[in-house]
Amino acid sequence: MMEVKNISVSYGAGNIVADISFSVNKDDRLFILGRNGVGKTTLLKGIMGILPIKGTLYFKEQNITKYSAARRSQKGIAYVPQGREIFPDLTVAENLEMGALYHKVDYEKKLREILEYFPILTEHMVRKGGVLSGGQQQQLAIARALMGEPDILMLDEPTEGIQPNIVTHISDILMLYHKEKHIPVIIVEQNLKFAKKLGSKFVIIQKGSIVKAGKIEELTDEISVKYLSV
Ligand SMILES: Nc1ncnc2c1ncn2[C@@H]1O[C@H](COP(=O)(O)OP(=O)(O)OP(=O)(O)O)[C@@H](O)[C@H]1O
Repeated sequence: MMEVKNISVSYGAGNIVADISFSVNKDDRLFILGRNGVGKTTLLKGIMGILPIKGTLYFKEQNITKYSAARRSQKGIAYVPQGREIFPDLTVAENLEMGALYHKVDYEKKLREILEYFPILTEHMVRKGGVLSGGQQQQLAIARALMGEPDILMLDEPTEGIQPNIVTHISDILMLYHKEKHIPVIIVEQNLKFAKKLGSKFVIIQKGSIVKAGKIEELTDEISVKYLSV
């Protein structure tokens, strides 16, 4: 489905992400873990095409390394950035509409379907995105990303600043969507509990490179202490 092959990303001199490789298939929920500043966000931006990459990126059996971010999005890669980046001055409905823009979806049908996963949003459709709570904004950001009917979903720290019961709720929605739609999910996280609940595989990054990878059951306390504790 997606293969990341020897990818490096830099902001100028020196690689921030160096020679990273992994692949995900439709049944995977991959967590990218690592301490602050190791390059997780940089890696996701590279995959999304927001930052230029060295290496090769295959998606749905096609080499998309040279595709722009917009073209990658149209091809089916969805990305929810750190901090959510919803449009605060647009209504919830307008935010969702933006998610469907440039995608070949039946908007009304898709909206109904997505709101079934995120019922809380139905109560707020005419309110501005910026007035929603953090947890509601995160749900809006994910719902907006799903409006384009993506073939893969990438999320950057979706639990950041969100209260635990809403984290559980979001985890349940993501699991349900993943199971029903059979699309892989890639999540950058610091929240280990969330990773262990939702994940099926993990990679740990240190100084821009993968130092550990495996099934989520193999993510032991010993590994967490060694590579993730602060
Ligand atoms: N626009 C930029 N220009 C130069 N350096 C940057 C830029 N953005 C990030 N960096 C640097 O790249 C490194 C990796 O940052 P990145 O945000 O990818 O880490 P991260 O693992 O996602 O961290 P966090 O968990 O804190 O979000 C850091 O040292 C950071 O200072």
